[in-house]
Amino acid sequence: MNDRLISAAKGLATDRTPIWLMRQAGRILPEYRKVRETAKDFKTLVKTPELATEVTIQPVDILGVDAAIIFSDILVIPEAMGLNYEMEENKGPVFPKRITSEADLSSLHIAQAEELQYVLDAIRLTKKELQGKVPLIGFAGAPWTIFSYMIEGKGSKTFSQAKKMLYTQPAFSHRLLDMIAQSTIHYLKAQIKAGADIVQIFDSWAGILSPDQYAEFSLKYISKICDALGNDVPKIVFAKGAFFARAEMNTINCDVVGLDWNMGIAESRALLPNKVLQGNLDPCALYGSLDDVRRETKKMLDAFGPHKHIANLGHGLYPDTEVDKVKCYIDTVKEYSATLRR
Ligand SMILES: Cc1c2[nH]c(c1CCC(=O)O)Cc1[nH]c(c(CCC(=O)O)c1C)Cc1[nH]c(c(CCC(=O)O)c1C)Cc1[nH]c(c(C)c1CCC(=O)O)C2
Repeated sequence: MNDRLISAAKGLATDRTPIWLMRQAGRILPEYRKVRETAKDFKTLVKTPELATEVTIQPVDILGVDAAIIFSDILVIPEAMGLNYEMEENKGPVFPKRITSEADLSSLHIAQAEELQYVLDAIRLTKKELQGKVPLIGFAGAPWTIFSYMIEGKGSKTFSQAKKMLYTQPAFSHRLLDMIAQSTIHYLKAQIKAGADIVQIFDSWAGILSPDQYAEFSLKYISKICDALGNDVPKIVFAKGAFFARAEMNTINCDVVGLDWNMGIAESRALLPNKVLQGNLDPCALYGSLDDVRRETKKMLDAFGPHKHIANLGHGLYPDTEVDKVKCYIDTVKEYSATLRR
């Protein structure tokens, strides 16, 4: 039983720093690509519990991470609300229809947990297969990040359509954000009931909002979700680029705050004294030599110190990262963080 992640998330001392990686299940692993080829497409993989379970567990066995994260996507929520998405090969998600009008909004509904039964089944099966070896992380997107995909219909550099909606139609925006938040509460509660040991909320596009907009249109809803989930399992909030919101994040009802590599570690400790911190190596640091990776990893661990830290990257692994560099990062965290405690 390796419960280092859960202990660290609760702020308890551990024998070494726990580590997992955002996007640890995926294209860096040849074993993932093999399973991915047998499934018709990405969505079939996500919707087939046996396959989702297999790729969820791969990084635990192959990389030696201290947690599994359920293989799914944040975009299952808009789909359950009535807005279908497609995952285009080598391009990313695309929504054939997007939300632009009142009529579009009234075509949506608040998702119920049963509409995401395939994720809950994958969680149950993964828990069974893991046999308590490591904890299982459940997850969802933050309402603002989901909203931006539903308005834009695809990824974007600026998300200017989504931001335009906040400026020109704030009431409409709040109605949609509230529907997403309510759907997410049903979904994350059901993930916890199905066996998720800890949950993470991904706000990937936090960094494109101003501080005022972030407080009004994003953090408010994240905070509402955290309150609704209660305290049965620890909660992690990762808001990419939201360096300006760290002081406010210290006050919401979550246990862990994820940092990206733009956020200074000492400064983050000062702004977030109530929280355990997660992160924050630049995924590009893994393009260096093995010696480079060891040096950067030790630098990061020295800055965080031995406690109240969960090692991770500052964003997801890039698909062209070499597996031996990833393993080197993980092994260095395990070894060096243990020596920091002696
Ligand atoms: C914004 C976002 C999405 N999805 C997700 C986010 C938030 C995290 C972040 O900011 O990176 C979250 C996500 N997506 C996926 C996971 C699985 C668990 C894990 O982290 O290993 C998780 C946690 C699988 C996936 N989701 C996707 C893949 C690649 C699809 C493939 O195998 O072909 C995987 C493994 C596709 C996806 N899904 C999404 C995009 C933009 C893309 C295309 C770009 C990319 O490939 O990285 C939306």
